[in-house]
Amino acid sequence: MKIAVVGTGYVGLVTGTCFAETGNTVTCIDIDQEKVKKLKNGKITIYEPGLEQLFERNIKQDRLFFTTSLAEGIQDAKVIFLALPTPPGEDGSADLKYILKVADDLGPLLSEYTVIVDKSTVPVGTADKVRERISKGAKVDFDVVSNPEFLREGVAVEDFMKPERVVIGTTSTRAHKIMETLYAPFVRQGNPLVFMDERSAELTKYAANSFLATKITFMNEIANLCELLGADVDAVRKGMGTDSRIGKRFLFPGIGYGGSCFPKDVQALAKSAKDTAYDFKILKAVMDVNTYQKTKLIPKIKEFFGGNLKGKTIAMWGLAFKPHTDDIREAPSLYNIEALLQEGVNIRAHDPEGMENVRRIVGDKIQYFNNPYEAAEGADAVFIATEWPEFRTPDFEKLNSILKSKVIFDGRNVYELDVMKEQGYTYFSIGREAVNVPKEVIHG
Ligand SMILES: NC(=O)c1ccc[n+]([C@@H]2O[C@H](COP(=O)([O-])OP(=O)(O)OC[C@H]3O[C@@H](n4cnc5c(N)ncnc54)[C@H](O)[C@@H]3O)[C@@H](O)[C@H]2O)c1
Ligand SMILES: O=c1ccn([C@@H]2O[C@H](COP(=O)(O)OP(=O)(O)O[C@H]3O[C@H](CO)[C@@H](O)[C@H](O)[C@H]3O)[C@@H](O)[C@H]2O)c(=O)[nH]1
Repeated sequence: MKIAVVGTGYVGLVTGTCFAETGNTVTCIDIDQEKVKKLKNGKITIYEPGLEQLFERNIKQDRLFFTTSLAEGIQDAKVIFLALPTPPGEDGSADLKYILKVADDLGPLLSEYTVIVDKSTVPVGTADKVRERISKGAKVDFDVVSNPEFLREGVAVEDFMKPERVVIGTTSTRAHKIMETLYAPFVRQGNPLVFMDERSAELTKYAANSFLATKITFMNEIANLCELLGADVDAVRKGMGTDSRIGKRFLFPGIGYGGSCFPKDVQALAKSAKDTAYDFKILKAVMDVNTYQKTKLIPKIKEFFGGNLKGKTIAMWGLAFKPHTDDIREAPSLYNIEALLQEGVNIRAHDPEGMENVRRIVGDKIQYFNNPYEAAEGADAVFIATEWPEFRTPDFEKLNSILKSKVIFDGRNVYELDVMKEQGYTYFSIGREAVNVPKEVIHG
């Protein structure tokens, strides 16, 4: 099938490449000329494990194309995906200006029946709005379908190729058939296509993200309570997670959820609720707790260093909002960098993929190093903001010899407490006993 994808960011590039991989001819469209130039030259624009190989293969086999021209890109396309940004507006609602602009442009360009698919995360009623905008300029039949995307960054290709489910919102039998054909290769792997109406599909996406953000936040509050009650959140997590009604996943406490989706989607759902005069109390609590959680280690760091951090040096291990991505949108690291800089701390940072993106925002207010040991050179403490696998088993001998003092503040519970005890580190983590804390700190 010939398809077009409008918006070639994280979702658009993965969507386009994976549909090409299943035999479709795909043209990805983006207004960012630099991005398209790079992609046309066979250079991938995001870091996503496994994507580059598929990207190169499908370009070579003439199934994957890139353009900045909407008119050229959608030519002969039976299905047009909209994978455009929906950033939060000032009031927290999803800003639909990118989607609606493309909808306006698309109408006059359609030359035969086409399915237009909202892949972006959009509020309930957006399919109706897109339909209305397109119909103003269209002279042919078309359908607007809601097909929210559930991929996670860092495992996006795997999630797309083997989705647990694909949600498709449409009341048109014609569009239903086309979407069924397009997703058939993915269904063959045993995963269901869940058909529903457009509004329910739109809400499903927000409900899923908000539920997962709530699950994480609930565990963050349990972790905070563990610290006060002398319990261990790892044990509690295992005890809870073995109940299949609860499940083991997304129970990991830390310095809050970040990324381009959870923060904005929880906010947008809360705003949608407010607009209907529904007081969605849980969501408000989730946002409040997450704000607190992101910098919850800062007071501990301050207390450890006797109340004054001016002139201290902290090695920050991890900047990306999660491992295996270069994405730093809403990364808890950024909030901690800001708080530490305000306290007069020198920050020496390392992240395997996220440094360039952070440099674009933070510039030379912090220093960047190519490996975790260089970052730790002469530091008073290590702060772990992202649980990259390479931080899990460091060469402690090497680390001991370069750190000024053996102190780790771990926002992602990377180490076993026993290992820290054995290695003689003062170790603060989330929801677990603080290890080897000098008496004068405990007693203030
Ligand atoms: N990132 C994720 O993991 C993820 C997962 C599921 C759903 N989503 C949702 O998918 C949507 C896209 O997210 P993303 O992370 O891919 O965003 P992104 O910012 O990475 O990519 C969006 C792209 O759209 C392009 N664009 C903007 N206006 C355009 C126009 N008029 N014509 C063509 N291209 C245009 C931008 O240049 C950019 O390259 C959002 O609604 C997001 O909530 C994201
Ligand atoms: O147990 C956990 C799991 C995750 N996180 C944090 O939660 C955030 C989001 O993680 P994750 O969900 O893995 O990454 P995303 O790529 O943001 O994916 C989410 O957001 C996407 C965009 O909407 C959806 O498509 C995905 O289904 C949804 O998982 C990150 O900061 C993680 O550190 C935790 O703190 N504890």
